Amino acid sequence: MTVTFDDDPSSSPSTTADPAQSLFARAARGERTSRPPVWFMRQAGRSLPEYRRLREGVPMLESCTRPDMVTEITLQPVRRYGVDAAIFYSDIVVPLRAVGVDVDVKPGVGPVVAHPIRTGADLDQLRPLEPDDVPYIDEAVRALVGELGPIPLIGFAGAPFTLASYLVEGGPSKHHEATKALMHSHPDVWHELLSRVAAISAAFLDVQVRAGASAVQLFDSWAGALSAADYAKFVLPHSATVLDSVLDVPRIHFGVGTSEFLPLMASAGADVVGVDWRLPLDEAALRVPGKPLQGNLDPAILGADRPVVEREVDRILAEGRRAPAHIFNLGHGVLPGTDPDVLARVVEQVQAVGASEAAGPPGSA
Ligand SMILES: Cc1c2[nH]c(c1CCC(=O)O)Cc1[nH]c(c(CCC(=O)O)c1C)Cc1[nH]c(c(CCC(=O)O)c1C)Cc1[nH]c(c(C)c1CCC(=O)O)C2
Repeated sequence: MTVTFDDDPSSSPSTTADPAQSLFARAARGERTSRPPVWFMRQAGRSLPEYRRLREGVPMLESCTRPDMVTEITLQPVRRYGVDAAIFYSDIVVPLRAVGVDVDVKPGVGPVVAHPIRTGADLDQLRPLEPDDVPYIDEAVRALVGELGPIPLIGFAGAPFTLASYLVEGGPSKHHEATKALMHSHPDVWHELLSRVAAISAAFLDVQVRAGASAVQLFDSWAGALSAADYAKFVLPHSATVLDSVLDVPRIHFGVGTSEFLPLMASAGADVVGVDWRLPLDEAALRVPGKPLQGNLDPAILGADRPVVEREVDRILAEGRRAPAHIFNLGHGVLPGTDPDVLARVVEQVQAVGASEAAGPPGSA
């Protein structure tokens, strides 16, 4: 089986056959590259008609256990956009389900947990994850690494806080009140919960890295609900456990609404700090000096008029130059209603940077 790409993969995403030497991997290691590599969180998924067609009649979490589907869905945005990295198609709750947690992903809602964890006894739902629990992950990553050739595959896991929030609340939550109540009223149960979830996420990443993923991203999507002090005390040590466990590949640590404690996110053991759209990258570069940054186009702005999107991309490219290295991305995931052609134009605009610089000094920087 071979994949055909709309764009020549040897010219756009990388110039070498080794994904560890790709533009993305070099930027993730902190090298200044001729242009920022570009990929998008949630680049696979409902914004793509080819995804919706393939997923018809197959529940989300079932699709994640079918290596043929995982491979195809992961490759779809790579083919369509010529992005510089693929992100593994799965979900943060896949390893929870694999250890027996009764969790499902409800369309339009998100993860829903049948028996929320509120007491020490509820922790019995969380046993360690063994590689044999997720043979389909190993198989899909290996297939993808073969198909992708020089293009790096990013593996991922949910960070302990974000996963714990779903487990404690029983589903998506605006205010995370049950989570915060548990954290503060029963810190012993909280820390045991986060240790168990951290071990599960670490094991999930380990399967992906051993199967050939070139980098990993830890998603702490809801950490922005916390104060810096609570993050430092109740969450950071557990996220650090996950990041410290990763063998020899760059680690991206991403949160939403975490600008106020970006240095803590960096200190948890990230090689690259993901930044949402609230904080300009030049300001982020001052907050986490020396760290490569990833981000940070507001996904909602992709719906604005074309000149607005172009101006925003230029602004982010310029601000990203203040970091030692910049990986262009959105500030959070692609929204389901996003027009794929808009994303295609963003990729073109970012990938044109190197070309115009090679031809002469940039006019707009
Ligand atoms: C919080 C979170 C989840 N899952 C994830 C996060 C962290 C990233 C973030 O903050 O966006 C991570 C995730 N989920 C998915 C990916 C795939 C890779 C990619 O980024 O392209 C990744 C990296 C596929 C998915 N995960 C999900 C979909 C949509 C499923 C569908 O087709 O209905 C996809 C493609 C489902 C899901 N799973 C989750 C949510 C909130 C949802 C959306 C629910 C909805 O609005 O329908 C939990």
